[in-house]
Amino acid sequence: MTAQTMEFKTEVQQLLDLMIHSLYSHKEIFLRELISNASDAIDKVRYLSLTNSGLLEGEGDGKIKIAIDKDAATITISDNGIGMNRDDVIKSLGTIAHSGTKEFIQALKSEEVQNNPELIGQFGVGFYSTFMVASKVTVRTRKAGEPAESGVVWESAADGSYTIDACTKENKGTEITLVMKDDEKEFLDQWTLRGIVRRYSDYIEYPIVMDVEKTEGEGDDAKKVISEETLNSQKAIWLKDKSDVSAEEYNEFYKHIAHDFTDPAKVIHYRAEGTSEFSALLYLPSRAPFDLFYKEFKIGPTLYVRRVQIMEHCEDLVPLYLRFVKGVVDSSDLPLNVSREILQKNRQVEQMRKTITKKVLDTLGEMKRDENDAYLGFYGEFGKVLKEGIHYDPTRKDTIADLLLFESTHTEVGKLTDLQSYIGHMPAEQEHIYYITGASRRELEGSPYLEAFKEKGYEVLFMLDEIDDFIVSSLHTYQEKEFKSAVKGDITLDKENEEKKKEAQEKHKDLLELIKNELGESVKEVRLSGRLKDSPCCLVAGEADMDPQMEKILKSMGQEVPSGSRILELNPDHLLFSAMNGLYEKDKDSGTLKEYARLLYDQALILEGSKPTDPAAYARSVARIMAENAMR
Ligand SMILES: Nc1ncnc2c1ncn2[C@@H]1O[C@H](COP(=O)(O)OP(=O)(O)OP(=O)(O)O)[C@@H](O)[C@H]1O
Repeated sequence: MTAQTMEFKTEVQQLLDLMIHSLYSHKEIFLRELISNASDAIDKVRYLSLTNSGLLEGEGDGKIKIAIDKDAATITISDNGIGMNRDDVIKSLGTIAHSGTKEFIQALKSEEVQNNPELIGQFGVGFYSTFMVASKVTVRTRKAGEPAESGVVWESAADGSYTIDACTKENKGTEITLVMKDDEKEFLDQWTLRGIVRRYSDYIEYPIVMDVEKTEGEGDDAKKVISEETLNSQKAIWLKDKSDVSAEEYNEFYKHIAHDFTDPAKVIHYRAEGTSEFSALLYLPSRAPFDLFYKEFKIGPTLYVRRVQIMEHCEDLVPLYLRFVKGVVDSSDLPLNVSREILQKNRQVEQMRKTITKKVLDTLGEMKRDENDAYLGFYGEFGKVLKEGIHYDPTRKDTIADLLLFESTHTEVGKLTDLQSYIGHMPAEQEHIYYITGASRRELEGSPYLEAFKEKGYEVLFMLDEIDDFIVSSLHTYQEKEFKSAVKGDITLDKENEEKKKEAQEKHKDLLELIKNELGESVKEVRLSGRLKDSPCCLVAGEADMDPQMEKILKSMGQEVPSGSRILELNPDHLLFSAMNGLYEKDKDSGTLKEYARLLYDQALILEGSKPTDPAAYARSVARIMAENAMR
């Protein structure tokens, strides 16, 4: 078969152009990327060989080899991993498979990176980074378990296209040859490459070897021999002692396993002893991945059993609400042939999950206490996910509640407080923890629902996440104080006003009934309010009803929500209420009174962020009343 020429997908060519013209000064990371891919490929074949030992083709041990040819100006990196067939090659090397790459292109184009090329190093730039240093790249590969003649050669000079051809390759795996650019020849030196391997890839668990020329013997007997030397220490980083691992090593390892390009926010490295023994090296990322809330999001650390990788994402090891945790867990007890089905029912795994959950939550607690800025950063990215735990993990809801942060009527804009501080600020007579849900602080701050709280100096938490109301219902109490929504139920903050309100309610019973009749099924009750100070009216939900914010969200999602469940509250101290009383006493059947009832209801709708039932009729009424007033 002759070689076939194929075009790169547009975004690949864009990426290649950026790579070729990059002024980045740490171009050596191309080696990190190739070694990382080789190591992933060996992991894959090793895992698949657990159920199909033929795939190893007699080569039990994984190995990555680097070879330098100074005369040809090439560096070749080969591995005995899973390899690729023709379809894999086209899919992996002709298109952008990795989802983060698009973001990366954006970032490369950004002014920040243009002005500061050092930033490129943070990104997992993958296979294409070879074009920063090579004028031509040739990949020879053959998939494990397939015949030698099914090998594939892929070649490109990053000029818009690549060629693909068949070849015979005896050994499974992949061999990548880079023809180095004239001004990148410094990489053709074994000491330079050794240094790069030690810096970025020391932890890789397979030997990274190189043929090294040495002189043996002395004088006339001296002769040159070539021997294979291993360049990396290969020590699984998670099995090392904490004190033997540098921050840089931890970060490099994180980028390797998490396919992330920013350093993690926190490293959790420990060994669990007791009922289940395992080593864990876990990371809290510093940025939320874009797909964190997608169903397809891959959850869980990589599971190893005595250093053999069993599963890349073991979802049984962390609860869903800690799905942001990345890392490695290496068990000493589980059997090597453990399958996904066995894992789900395994008591040891259950125990590991409990230990890991506790460790992560404890670490977050420590971070919150001792590294507040780091915690705020974490919370901004993952707070929403963490909160889910209140609902899904009732046994730990109090621990998770300790980790929650909110803005409140007492915090500056953008600053957060926690429930402990809230309780600490509560005046002795305040019985409950008050909160209000909404889309933004700005929208809530002037809300009539907060008037009485402001007057009393009671703090009200702003709950701005969609799931907050749901979370609060699951939490129900914190340190024995009940949560109460500022927009639900009957709220009278002053006990002595309770009696006064009851009397007034009785006195104005007929007027309230008239308004209720006028509004029909739109409201279930009309009553006097204990929460209003300046505004004339507001709509509240019954104590056991759905939170209005939640109702809005459900409606926007096209779900049917029963209507007519609100209570209209009127401010008995407002001038308008006295005026309506006056009208009522003069003429019980007054048309104006009925019109006012409808206007009040529409105003209450506007105050809660909804539209009047009939905006045109509302506008006409207001305009007419304004005109009448002006002409008087
Ligand atoms: N040595 C190799 N052996 C087998 N497959 C490989 C090898 N190198 C690359 N690949 C395939 O090519 C794909 C693309 O590699 P690339 O390095 O660009 O991205 P990635 O490794 O998926 O992500 P990242 O951007 O994090 O490096 C890999 O996902 C893998 O399927």
